[in-house]
Amino acid sequence: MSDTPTILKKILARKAEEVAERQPKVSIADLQQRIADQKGSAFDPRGFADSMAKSIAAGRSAVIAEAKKHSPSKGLLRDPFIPADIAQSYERGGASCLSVLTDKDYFHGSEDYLMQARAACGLPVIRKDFIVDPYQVYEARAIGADCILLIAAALSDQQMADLNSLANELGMDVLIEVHGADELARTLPLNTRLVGINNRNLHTFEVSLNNTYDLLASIPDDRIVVTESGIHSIEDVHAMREHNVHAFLVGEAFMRAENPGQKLKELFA
Ligand SMILES: O=P(O)(O)OC[C@@H](O)[C@@H](O)c1c[nH]c2ccccc12
Repeated sequence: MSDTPTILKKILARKAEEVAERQPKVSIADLQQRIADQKGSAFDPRGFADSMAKSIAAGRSAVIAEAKKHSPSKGLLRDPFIPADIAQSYERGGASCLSVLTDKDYFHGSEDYLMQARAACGLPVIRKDFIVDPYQVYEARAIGADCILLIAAALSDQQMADLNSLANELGMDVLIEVHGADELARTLPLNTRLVGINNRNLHTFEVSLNNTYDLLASIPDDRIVVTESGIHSIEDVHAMREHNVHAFLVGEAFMRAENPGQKLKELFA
């Protein structure tokens, strides 16, 4: 990576500070205790990858529907933003899973949003954040996340391997996100069931659906390829299906619609 201060680098610098600020208030031991206390309750993992696989096996698209109030590239996306209502709307609309942004500074998200959304429905939920430290993985499980996002562009091979193992130990699935061929090659040895191809470059914000088509051929058939970002129309969905891509992560198109679940039904009918 060069020294240009891209948006991703700014976010990651802030993330390291954030984790350092949190740990003295709530320690990893505290989080572990909370996770242990919650065993056998509604917080137990809901099976994120299983839910995706089940939809696809039934001949449907597996949609991860995202609750995102604001983004650094698009600004405010939804106001008022009511996570419980959004989650129920998505569930009625046929989503396989939810994604909830928990990053505060750049996406105006929160851990409470994730807890509210998950409590309001029966869908598995991914914690959408910039995870760089084991602390955040414990935190994800403590708030009820069923899956975490790991972004290859943000992590070394060793970090990815360690964070992936920790998530699995805690009963969570992992969505590994890649943008280019080199990142893909680094992540495939981890053997995660879900591989996300982000159509948005996190350094420049440029979006191209071709990114998914370009990387597709290098991914073994036993993985579920999730195309992420920039899906806005029925045509986009059809084009992906023609390329044999059946799993989607969609935020903005749903967030801008008055009824997000209805919009999901329209795009994926
Ligand atoms: O709103 P869109 O273009 O439908 O994109 C959703 C999702 O892919 C996007 O929010 C995302 C993909 N990877 C991320 C990493 C961090 C934050 C956000 C993201």
